[in-house]
Amino acid sequence: MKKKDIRIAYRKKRNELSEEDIEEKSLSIANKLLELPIWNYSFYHIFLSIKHLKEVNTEFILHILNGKDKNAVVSKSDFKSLGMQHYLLTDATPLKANSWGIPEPMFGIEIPPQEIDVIFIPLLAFDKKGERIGYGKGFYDRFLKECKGNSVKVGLSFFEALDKISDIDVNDIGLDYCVTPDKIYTFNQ
Ligand SMILES: Nc1nc2c(c(=O)[nH]1)N(C=O)[C@@H](CNc1ccc(C(=O)N[C@@H](CCC(=O)O)C(=O)O)cc1)CN2
Ligand SMILES: Nc1ncnc2c1ncn2[C@@H]1O[C@H](COP(=O)(O)OP(=O)(O)OP(=O)(O)O)[C@@H](O)[C@H]1O
Repeated sequence: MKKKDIRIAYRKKRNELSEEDIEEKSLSIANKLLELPIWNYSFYHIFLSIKHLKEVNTEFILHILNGKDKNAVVSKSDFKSLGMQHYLLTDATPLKANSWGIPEPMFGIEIPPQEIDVIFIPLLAFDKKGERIGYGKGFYDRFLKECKGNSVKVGLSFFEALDKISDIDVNDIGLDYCVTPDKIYTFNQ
């Protein structure tokens, strides 16, 4: 299947989930994450969920990061340059939803991408090789390129892997792991 068709199909699939499905599946994903060998690091990048697009609710993961005394890093997106800036999330970080409904830090301590150890990535879909599809603006492809080579890239998905995304291009950066409510996928690329 091609990216464009996959985006349409998976936006629809996700939109059909109820609020209860989302809470339950998001909690299962957070619990499954505890089984990954990723908890000896310091800086964890996390996305803040766009509620009306029914993304994985990352609040459970934020609780885990808090409980483990990890540094949580969140981004501010620039829809002109398609770039993101990253800030430490603390109790004192003021958040405000941008025009796309993404909660963002208003200001804070900036963290360079090279400092980030683990990145939890929002997905619409992924395949058995660990290729991923987002909303199609390339924000994460640009961001992941700036991160250090040994950063750990963890996709979060409500649905299981597709066989193959056929139109992968040179800019696409794959996942190391993907976690669904029922399964952990490990990729070696
Ligand atoms: N929570 C979260 N934050 C994120 C991402 C994400 O996927 N999820 N991004 C990952 O790249 C970046 C933002 N990328 C985005 C790219 C496109 C659209 C978008 O197309 N939105 C809707 C329009 C708004 C609406 O429907 O209300 C759309 O066109 O359908 C949104 C965010 C950075 N931050
Ligand atoms: N590092 C980059 N530099 C320039 N253009 C890029 C880069 N990465 C991706 N792009 C371009 O951005 C566009 C969107 O990429 P793609 O379809 O892979 O988005 P996506 O991975 O679904 O979205 P996202 O990364 O926002 O989740 C493509 O035209 C791609 O070529």
